[in-house]
Amino acid sequence: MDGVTKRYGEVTALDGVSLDVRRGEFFGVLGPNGAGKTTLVEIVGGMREADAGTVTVFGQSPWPRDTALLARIGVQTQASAFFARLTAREHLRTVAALYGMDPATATTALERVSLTEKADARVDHLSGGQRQRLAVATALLHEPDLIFLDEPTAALDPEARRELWVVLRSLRAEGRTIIYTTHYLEEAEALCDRVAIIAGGRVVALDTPRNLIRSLAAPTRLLVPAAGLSTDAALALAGVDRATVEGDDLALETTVPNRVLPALGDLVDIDTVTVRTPTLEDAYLTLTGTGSEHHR
Ligand SMILES: Nc1ncnc2c1ncn2[C@@H]1O[C@H](COP(=O)(O)OP(=O)(O)OP(=O)(O)O)[C@@H](O)[C@H]1O
Repeated sequence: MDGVTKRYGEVTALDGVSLDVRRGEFFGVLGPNGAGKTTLVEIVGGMREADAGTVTVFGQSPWPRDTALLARIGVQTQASAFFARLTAREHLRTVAALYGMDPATATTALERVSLTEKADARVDHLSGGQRQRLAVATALLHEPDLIFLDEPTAALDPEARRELWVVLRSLRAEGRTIIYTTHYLEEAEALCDRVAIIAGGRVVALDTPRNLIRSLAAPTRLLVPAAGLSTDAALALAGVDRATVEGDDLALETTVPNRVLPALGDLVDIDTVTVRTPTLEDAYLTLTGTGSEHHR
């Protein structure tokens, strides 16, 4: 997509967004509430028309909607619609029929998202998390090449979330392209090949999770029991930029942990040291908070 802009009245939801998602890529879209993530997914998925800019999906414009293109795309959004009075299996069978698929694919799709035991429960009797998984099953049913998932793990408990990760990784292994929005940064770090961070309708960063973390050069924190080391002794170590007492610990900040750790080992028992490496969360907070101003 190139220069894509979308306004809702006074609100500019997307402000000249350009990005390319590669085939077979697991592409994450992160951003705070109201950043424009859903709008982006809806425009690329052909559910909404952009005001300006161009979007190309498999060489075609997703708008106006094209049935040949729709068959290659699977979408799960926060507003996924169900046939509420049907059971989970009947709902998926109906969707299968719409795509001209074998009804048996409904059973396979239920298995895939670990919902087999709820196959005969009515859709409107499912829990929020189960409905979320059914929405994912609906998006996968027709074996699309490109899958949009809009916060699919939002209502899931930790176990169900991990189970869905396995499903998502298997989709990637099959060579499908996945565009994925999430608020969970550890999830983006664990799953995504590349991540676009959007804030205020603009792309403020786009890279692999590892490069995003690295490019910010956020310090590594080394936590040492405060009883064993004084602040002055810590600051005297080459490579330590800051040392602050945090409860029972002394927290050392450094960008060169490999240099500091051996020297620290001469002063304290190295097994008592906890190493906290920077995460995507650090990168994200910098970019979407005050840090985003630097990118405008
Ligand atoms: N149909 C609409 N009509 C008017 N304004 C809208 C509409 N949809 C979204 N907006 C506004 O556009 C902006 C971007 O919304 P969008 O839903 O794309 O954000 P998001 O990043 O998906 O947010 P969230 O993380 O909360 O789901 C917000 O300010 C929102 O209020």
